[in-house]
Amino acid sequence: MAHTPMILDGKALAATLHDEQAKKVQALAPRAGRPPGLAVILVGEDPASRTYVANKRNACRKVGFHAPEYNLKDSTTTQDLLSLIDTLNADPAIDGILVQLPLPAHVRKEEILLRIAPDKDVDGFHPANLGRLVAGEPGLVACTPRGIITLLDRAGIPISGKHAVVIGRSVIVGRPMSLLLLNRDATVTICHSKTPDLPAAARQADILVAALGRPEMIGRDYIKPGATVIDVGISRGADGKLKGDVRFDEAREVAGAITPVPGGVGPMTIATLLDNTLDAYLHHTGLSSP
Ligand SMILES: NC(=O)C1=CN([C@@H]2O[C@H](COP(=O)(O)OP(=O)(O)OC[C@H]3O[C@@H](n4cnc5c(N)ncnc54)[C@H](OP(=O)(O)O)[C@@H]3O)[C@@H](O)[C@H]2O)C=CC1
Ligand SMILES: Nc1nc(=O)c2c([nH]1)NC[C@@H]1CN(c3ccc(C(=O)N[C@@H](CCC(=O)O)C(=O)O)cc3)C=[N+]21
Ligand SMILES: [Mg+2]
Repeated sequence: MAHTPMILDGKALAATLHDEQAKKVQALAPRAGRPPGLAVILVGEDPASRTYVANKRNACRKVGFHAPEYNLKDSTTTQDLLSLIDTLNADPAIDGILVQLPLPAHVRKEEILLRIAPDKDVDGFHPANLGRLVAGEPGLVACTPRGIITLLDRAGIPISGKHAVVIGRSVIVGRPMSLLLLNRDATVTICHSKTPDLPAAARQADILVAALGRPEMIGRDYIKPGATVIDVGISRGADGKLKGDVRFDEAREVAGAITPVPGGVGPMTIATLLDNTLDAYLHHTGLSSP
């Protein structure tokens, strides 16, 4: 008999979260005298980045955010970007600033991310926010890992006391994911390209997070029966189709719960960007959540 895992439907949950966000904006904007504001900066013409930025803008508009978009040419200098960030840092209509990555090679990324006011850093990439996460203190947390925690929580999947294995150690996904799971009392193993026996490490996991960016590398032999499998990977195949890091057809035969690609982690990343912006808005306006 075929085993059927719980499908963790990030697209549906993101739609629910957007409804909740729209209600919050309706309740709060009259009291604040303004809606939440998220500025999105895109440098260059990369088509994937354009799509993501368009998705973010559409989500913002749908829930009633003020969402100015800055589409800058590829030749934009570090200095140009720093001046724009200074302007947005000082703009009282703006609660969050997102600089879409990757930036062109000639732009000094670290300098840019450091310039964003930490209380407007809705990506959670500023060292001040990373430090708060390490310390287990409240702060803005990277959207993808925070969105994954929301997905687990809303699906009723327990974290405390579980063994979580995170494959990938980037500052954007793997590291903050590991820390969030640790802060929720999981036992956490972080794997990367130098991990000698990755399948054996992964098979320990009650919660397996695949964030390595290797299309369909994670198959049946990486998954403990009944485990929750979170597929962060997004790669576009030669056929134009999105591929995750997990072989979905194999994983579904052993996993207890699994995210699809598309429709899993990606939409939760965007919904969480709006939640982070709402958190920053509450902080800036001194209002409390309705
Ligand atoms: N759905 C969403 O919302 C998002 C999806 N993504 C996707 O998630 C994936 C990861 O993104 P990101 O973290 O930025 O990627 P990076 O390339 O920055 O990091 C990849 C990590 O995976 C590790 N890794 C790579 N290959 C292997 C391997 N064969 N075995 C074990 N570990 C390996 C690397 O190890 P090492 O450190 O040793 O090099 C590195 O730590 C990408 O597909 C990206 O497109 C990213 C952000 C958001
Ligand atoms: N400063 C910054 N912050 C980011 O959070 C950031 C970034 N730069 N650069 C790129 C990565 C990637 N990322 C995704 C967001 C949404 C989907 C998403 O919506 N995915 C849909 C499909 C989208 C499609 O069809 O292409 C899904 O998985 O269902 C995917 C990936 C955010 N990132
Ligand atoms: Mg997805």
